[in-house]
Amino acid sequence: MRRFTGDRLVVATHNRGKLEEIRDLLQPYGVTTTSNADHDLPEPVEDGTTFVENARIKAHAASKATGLPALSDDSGIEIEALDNAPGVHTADWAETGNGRDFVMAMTRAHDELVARQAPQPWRARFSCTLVLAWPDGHDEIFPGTMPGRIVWPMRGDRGHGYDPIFQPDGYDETFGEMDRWEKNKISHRADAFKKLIAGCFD
Ligand SMILES: O=c1nc[nH]c2c1ncn2[C@H]1C[C@H](O)[C@@H](COP(=O)(O)OP(=O)(O)OP(=O)(O)O)O1
Ligand SMILES: [Mg+2]
Repeated sequence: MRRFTGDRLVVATHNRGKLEEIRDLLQPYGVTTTSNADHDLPEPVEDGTTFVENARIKAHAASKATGLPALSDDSGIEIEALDNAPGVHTADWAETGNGRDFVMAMTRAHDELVARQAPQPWRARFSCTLVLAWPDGHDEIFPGTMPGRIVWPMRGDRGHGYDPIFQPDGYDETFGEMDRWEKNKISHRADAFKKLIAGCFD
């Protein structure tokens, strides 16, 4: 596995919530991070069929464009009773044509569970795949996951995306109710980060 030896890293995301979490998670390692916004990078088309494929598309696009190593995150929520939807389409469910509306997306998830008469608890998991890519085309891949359940109504105004309807196993709070440090200890992203750090930073 290739180690990260530089001191500059592009965080290849357009999602502010993710960017803040990733910066907190990288904070102990003394890396200077920039993001897609700082480099004025367009959002690449995510036409892969898996989290790994989409994460590789994003990391390689940013690394090639900047000449720097780049770290991407492709993530989503998989709801068992919906045949693991929305999965790689998690962001698409929020798309309005004019920005993203996560209340709409969470309402859709709830409405589909009710329409299917899915018995509670509504089992689900958040997944995250991190890809660290270098300009020469090399990359390293790190998967992470957090199991839990979908709750309704939405709870909490912290976090981002689908956080208000996801209650991780072993906790009474949703991700939307947790403070950022608590979420960053246990999330799917934190799980993938442990592997990234062990493989490439420690
Ligand atoms: O911790 C999370 N808490 C709540 N929701 C989350 C989380 N992690 C991912 N999600 C949801 C929202 C996001 O829209 C979608 C991932 O889609 P995904 O394409 O990976 O991210 P994105 O389009 O928002 O940003 P970008 O591709 O520029 O990194 O899953
Ligand atoms: Mg995306």
